[in-house]
Formats: sequence, structure tokens, C-alpha cells
Amino acid sequence: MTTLLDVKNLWVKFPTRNGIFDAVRGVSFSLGKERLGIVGESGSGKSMTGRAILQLIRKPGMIEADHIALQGQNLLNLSEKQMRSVRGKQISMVMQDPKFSLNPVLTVGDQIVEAYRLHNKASKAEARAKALEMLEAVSIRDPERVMKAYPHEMSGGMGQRIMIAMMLIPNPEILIADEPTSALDVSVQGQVLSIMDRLVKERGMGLIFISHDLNLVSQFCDRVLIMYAGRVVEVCQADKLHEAKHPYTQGLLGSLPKFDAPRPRLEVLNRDPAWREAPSVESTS
Ligand SMILES: Nc1ncnc2c1ncn2[C@@H]1O[C@H](COP(=O)(O)OP(=O)(O)OP(=O)(O)O)[C@@H](O)[C@H]1O
Repeated sequence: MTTLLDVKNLWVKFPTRNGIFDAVRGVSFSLGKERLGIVGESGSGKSMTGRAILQLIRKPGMIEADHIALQGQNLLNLSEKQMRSVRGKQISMVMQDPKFSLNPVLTVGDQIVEAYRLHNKASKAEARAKALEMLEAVSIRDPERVMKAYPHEMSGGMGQRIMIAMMLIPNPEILIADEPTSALDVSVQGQVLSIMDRLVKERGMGLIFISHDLNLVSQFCDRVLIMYAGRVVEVCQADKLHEAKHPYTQGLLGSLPKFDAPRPRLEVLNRDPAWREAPSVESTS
């Protein structure tokens, strides 16, 4: 499999009053043209891992790694200016809530046109035609009308699809989606997922899909990294998640509600302090 991204020994550190807090501790993985899920409970370091790849950790937070290699090029050696061109152009990121990412005072159309012209030499008319095409690609039914609308006039699902359209304009090799569907209801969630799925298949893109939803990730992704306390504790084929070997993953699976076999009480995940330091389990075969 072609490796698009290789992350080796990634640490994200925050100085606090009580010393350095390691939010991400020695995470390593590679990404091909696939859908790679990152799951784990709140605070396990999923978002920080995604943001660190794009060097979007706010100071005084620090990123350290042996390398974060994008097709062989170590991103850690790039200047901020070079990094700006990687962001968006080669790697795009979609966040949970589009309301915070879209500019509220510009129409959707103006924002997409602007994003397109930032990355491509194009006249306004050409950029507009491209914007309409992009909106159609993310299954927006009436793109002419949507172009004239403001972000607050959009539903959550529509806003998220618009964000995905904007992120895809520069044709990135990698899309990092951080809880992209958690604010959406289930039917809209399905639409957004199928759009991302199509893009991975048709464009040969690599997708990092960050989520706390184990069921969703096991159905949608090809492989899954399970994070606990800043580390990857297990790597699994998504469809084999139920055969996971690490007690933390087994605990997470055990604490999911089951609708077909209701239990009087959900299992509580008992965390073993030894999990914080134990080596990660590779169960991809
Ligand atoms: N500026 C900061 N200073 C100190 N600690 C931070 C800072 N930002 C994040 N953290 C800590 O880093 C850890 C990892 O956070 P991260 O957002 O990656 O978790 P997550 O797994 O994505 O959780 P969630 O699912 O809730 O988004 C958390 O314990 C968080 O409190």
C-alpha cells in the first residue's frame, strides 16, 4: 500500500503549573489511501494527534516527533510559510462544528470562491463554476440558492457538507475529519459519511477519521487506532474490532449499549494504571 503519511513517535506537551502534561505520548502510525479511524474516550489525545500533524497546536503547547512525513517529506522541517501551503493544499481538516469554521458575514458562495482562488489562478466566473460543481459533488441539491445563503441559514448537515466541499477544492491527498458527524442526526450523518467514502475511493485520498463512536468507526473505517491516555494501545482492522485483544478496547466495546440484548446495567470500564505504559497491541492480521 502507498504510504501517504508516516508519523513516528509523536508527542504533544503542554506546560502547566504542575509541570509538563503529555497529551500525546509517542504515537506512531502510517496512513495509506484508506479510512483510518482514531477512537478513544474524551481526553485520550485524538484531536491533539490530528492537530499536531498540521502543526495546529497553540503555544505554549509543543510538538515533538522523530518525523511526521508527508510522502517522504518531514513536515517538522518546514517553515510556517511552507506549512501554510501544506494546510489545505495537501492536508485538509474538517472540524466538528462548521459554524465555527465558516465566516458568518460572507455568503457561502463568496467563501467557496475565495477558497478556490486562494489555491488556483482563476477568474471569479471560473471559480464560481467550480464552486457550483463542488457543491454538487457533496450532494447539495440547489447549489445556486445555497451559494447566496449565509452560514446561519444552513442546517448542521448542510454546513458540514459545505465545509467538506471547501476542504476538497485544493484536492488534498489527506483529509483529517475530527468528529465530523457527531453534531448531526443519524440520517444526515449517513449522507456525510457516504460523501467522504466516495472521495476516498474516487480520489484515492487518505482519511483520518477521529471519533469517540466505536460502532460508527468499526462500520465506516478500514483500520482503527485505539487511543488511551495519549498513547495508541491497539491497532485493529475495523471489521475485526470485536476481536480486539487489549483490555481497554474490550472494556470500551463492553460498555456500549446493545439494543438487541438489553442489559439491566451497562458495564463500567475499570481502568488499569498499567495500560498507561503497556506497549501497543497490533492485531491487524
Ligand atoms: N492547552 C492545553 N493545556 C493543557 N492541556 C490541554 C490543552 N489542550 C488540550 N489539553 C489536554 O490534552 C488532552 C488531549 O486532548 P484531546 O482534545 O486530544 O482529547 P480527545 O481525545 O480529542 O477528546 P475529545 O473526544 O473530548 O475531543 C486532554 O486531557 C486535554 O485536557
